[in-house]
Amino acid sequence: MARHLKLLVQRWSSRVFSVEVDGAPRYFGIREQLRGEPVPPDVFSEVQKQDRCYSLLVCSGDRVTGDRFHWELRDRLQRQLPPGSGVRSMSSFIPDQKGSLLKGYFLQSRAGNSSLIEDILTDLEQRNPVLVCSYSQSEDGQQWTQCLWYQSEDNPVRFCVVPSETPKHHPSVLNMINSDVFYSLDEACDVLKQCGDIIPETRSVLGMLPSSLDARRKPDFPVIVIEGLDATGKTTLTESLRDSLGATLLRSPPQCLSAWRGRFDREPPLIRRAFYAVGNYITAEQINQEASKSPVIVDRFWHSTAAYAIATAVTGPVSNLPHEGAEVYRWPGDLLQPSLVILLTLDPEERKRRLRSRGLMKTDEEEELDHNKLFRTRVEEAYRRIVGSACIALDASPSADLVLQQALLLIRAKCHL
Ligand SMILES: Nc1ncnc2c1ncn2[C@@H]1O[C@H](COP(=O)(O)OP(=O)(O)OP(=O)(O)O)[C@@H](O)[C@H]1O
Ligand SMILES: Nc1ccn([C@H]2C[C@H](O)[C@@H](COP(=O)(O)O)O2)c(=O)n1
Repeated sequence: MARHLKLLVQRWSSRVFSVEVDGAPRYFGIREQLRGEPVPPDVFSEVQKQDRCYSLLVCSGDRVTGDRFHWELRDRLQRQLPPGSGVRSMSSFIPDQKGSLLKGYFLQSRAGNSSLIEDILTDLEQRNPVLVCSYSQSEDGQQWTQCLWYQSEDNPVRFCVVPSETPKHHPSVLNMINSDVFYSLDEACDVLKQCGDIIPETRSVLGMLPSSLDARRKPDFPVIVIEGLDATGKTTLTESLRDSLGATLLRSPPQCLSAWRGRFDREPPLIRRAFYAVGNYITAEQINQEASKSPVIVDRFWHSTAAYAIATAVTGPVSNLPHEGAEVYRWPGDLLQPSLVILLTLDPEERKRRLRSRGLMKTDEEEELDHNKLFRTRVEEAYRRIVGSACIALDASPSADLVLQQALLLIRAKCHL
């Protein structure tokens, strides 16, 4: 057992465990001894008497390898495990301790499948940086215990599973900075450099970066960023603004990265977000060059990178987002600040209508929409919480021409154009 795993297990009993049920986290803790009446946490309330549960937590010392392994593990488990094993996202963390998050999966199996599952998990643990636990129910069905797998043969340590209070922060918030949201070019580049051997395309991406960047350089002409969810009318408005203002239109990620975007979209969040972060710095350099000649309109920039990353990392309602004023919402110190950021907002029904008329909406399932609704509200709220280059919301529901007129009014008022 690697040294870092031993160290991890030393503080095991101070950890809280979180399992995703219906898109929101449910929590439980562990105690060495049970005091008072046993109360099974609600994660276990639907588990049948003879069933067993297992958890796998990824604990690689190297975060790029760990994140890629975690990303592939879900597919692998779904392929290898017997049907009905119910693979759910799980994490474990020490409350309020930054960087303490471990990500993994929680499984539930019928009693008859246990030996097959245990063979698969044993093999997984022997070959990979993963820590496996099993959960079993007491005879009277009143109590669940957790057993750390790697110790179980010679020195089994059993913990009592107990309910836990909902923590102050969603667990993902603990590891968000420089994992989901990058605050400097160096941090994002470090991640991409570490991927050089596994994703050869990263060398081409890094090759697009200018040799020096100066975030403090003040552009001669205004730089206006247009933000918003898909189909809120960004393309329509940015093209009209370009024509009305005689401006240059740029986008992030920039055109020069489009050949590799699909490749990075298939990677886990750490690598994908690093790619988009680097894209913003390449766009910033293009802005610097163009804004010496004309106003510049930008279709998506850092607000999109941060808001989507934050809203994807947490699950459940808006209240699970990092609180207003939290560090994650600040603008990176080494990234050019636009003169104005306009956030297009749209009624969800109208947005759906526009998506349909564009032919991109393929499924209308109720469940999917529910899920999207929470995600949509999290992204919009994260957009609004960003400070340092705060956005101004603009209602995008009127006709395209009226939205253009409103945007021009805002630009003239704020940028003196
Ligand atoms: N103000 C408007 N009123 C009605 N329809 C509009 C308006 N603005 C845009 N549309 C239409 O809505 C659809 C989405 O618009 P557009 O492509 O500009 O959005 P977008 O925000 O750029 O989307 P994405 O981020 O997915 O590229 C298009 O079919 C467009 O013609
Ligand atoms: N600067 C950017 C631009 C885009 N993204 C991500 C966020 C979404 O996942 C997706 C939306 O882009 P679209 O489909 O509208 O082209 O791309 C980002 O992170 N940063």
